[in-house]
Amino acid sequence: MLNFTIDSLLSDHIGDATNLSLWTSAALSAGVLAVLYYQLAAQKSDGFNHLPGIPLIGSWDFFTKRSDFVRLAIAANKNGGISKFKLLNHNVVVVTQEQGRRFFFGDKNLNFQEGYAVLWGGAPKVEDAVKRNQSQAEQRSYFNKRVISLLRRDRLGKIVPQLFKDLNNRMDTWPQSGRANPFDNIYRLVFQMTVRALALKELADSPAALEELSRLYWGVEKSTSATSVLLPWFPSRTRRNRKDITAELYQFLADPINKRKAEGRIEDDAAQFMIEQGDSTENMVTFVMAAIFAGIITTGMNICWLLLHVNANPEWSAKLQSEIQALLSEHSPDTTLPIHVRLSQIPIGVWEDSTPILDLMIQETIRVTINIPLLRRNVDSDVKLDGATVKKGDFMAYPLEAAHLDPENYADPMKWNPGRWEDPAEVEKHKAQLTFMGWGAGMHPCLGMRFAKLEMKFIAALYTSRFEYTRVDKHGAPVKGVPEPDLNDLYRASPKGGEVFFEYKPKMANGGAPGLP
Ligand code: HEM
Repeated sequence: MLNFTIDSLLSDHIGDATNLSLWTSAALSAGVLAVLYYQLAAQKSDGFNHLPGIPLIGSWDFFTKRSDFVRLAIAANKNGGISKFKLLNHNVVVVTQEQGRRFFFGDKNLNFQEGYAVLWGGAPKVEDAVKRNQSQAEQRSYFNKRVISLLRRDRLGKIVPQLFKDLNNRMDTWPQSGRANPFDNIYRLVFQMTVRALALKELADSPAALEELSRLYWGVEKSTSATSVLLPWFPSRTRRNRKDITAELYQFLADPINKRKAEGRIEDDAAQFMIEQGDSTENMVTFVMAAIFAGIITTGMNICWLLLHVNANPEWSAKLQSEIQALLSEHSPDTTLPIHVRLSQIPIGVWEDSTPILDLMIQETIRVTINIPLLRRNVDSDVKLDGATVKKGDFMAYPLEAAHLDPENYADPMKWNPGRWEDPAEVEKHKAQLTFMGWGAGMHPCLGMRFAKLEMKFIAALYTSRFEYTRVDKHGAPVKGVPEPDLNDLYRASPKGGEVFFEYKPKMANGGAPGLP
């Protein structure tokens, strides 16, 4: 089950730290017996279901195969109790049952940012580029304040036409027909929308700048390894790469901000809003880096999966098309206009409140896709939970799949069935029992939900209006049904068993060329 070896821990250091590797191996051998003894003793008395791990190192699979690993906890906790495992010197407690999840989402002493900073690590950290005096809590509060202001309905309403224009222009750059991987080209659409809404016009307007930003951004993610996250002080090659690329990313964002400030130029975008609030360049760069991280991954993966599922379900595909047609007839009946212009004339309030089919689809897609373990750290004092003690300093994880994919909560849980959300009583039940937490719950509900839903609705509406498509493999052979998402792939939840492509061609909506500018 566990595929850990000491080599895998040190693999990204070999070559630049051989002496350290020898030293570490010796230390490991010396500590093994003592730790084994400690673990066996602890298993009997501390009330936790202990998950497998290697003495001293812990359960490295939490980093390399996160979903497979936490499924061990879901199985172990099925008949009660909570699980625990070690990662180096950290304890991680995994709750999966109702009492545990109520505590996880509701307790104000569980720290959100510390959980992610230590146990996730893929997001770029400004501290890798410049020295900062702000505490993590201050950074978080600044970030949340700005997100809330920037994603208000009135602000977003103003940029709807630009968002549709961006989407349409980008789709115009694709070959008229062909085969494309949605986890690549649809992600790029989300990337651009995020930069448009939460960053700088200078970048959102320039395809070359967006490409570069995306390269740097994914570069940080690629230069993240378990060791660089858990042993940040360790001078590995991965760690150096990560620092270098974060510094490049920092400068790439800081330059246009500083230039605009120096010129006194005024633009109509998120950066301008922050400049007017008197924000430092350092704070603004921190914000943009975090916004891209929060903004693209979940939205990107969900819209890709939504388009896959819709395509495999003709009944829902037809419902979606009639919803869009009804909106167009009511709010933008002039069929001579290009489709993206017509869609952009639908008022934002209608997109938000009167698109029931899209809402059902989004909810169901999130249920089957957003199943990562959420993270916290207990920073206050020891807490008794389900017969065990979560100590001050312990980390906690709650795997969303424990609720979202449990057949006791959802009949036939792997089946994508938006219809299961049609009954308002069902929706209320899941809310009350915290069995749907795709947008978070309790102390940390998602602050980007409004924007994320709009992004997914806009992409779904424009893509399905402009293109006919089918699901194929990389050779062009039809793909039957929809594969399961690989939940170990935290950044894309890409399809299990190989990539799925869309074979697409233009749809002649409106009786005219749909891509007309
Ligand atoms: C489909 C898209 C999205 C989904 C499914 C989603 C889901 C979630 C979930 C489950 C949480 C709770 C995490 C936890 O409790 O550990 C969360 C929190 C959050 N999300 Fe989203 N999210 C999405 C898009 C976005 C976007 C576009 C933004 C804006 C940039 C955003 C900003 C945030 C923030 C700031 C928080 C943390 C709030 C806090 O610190 O209290 N999200 N999101």
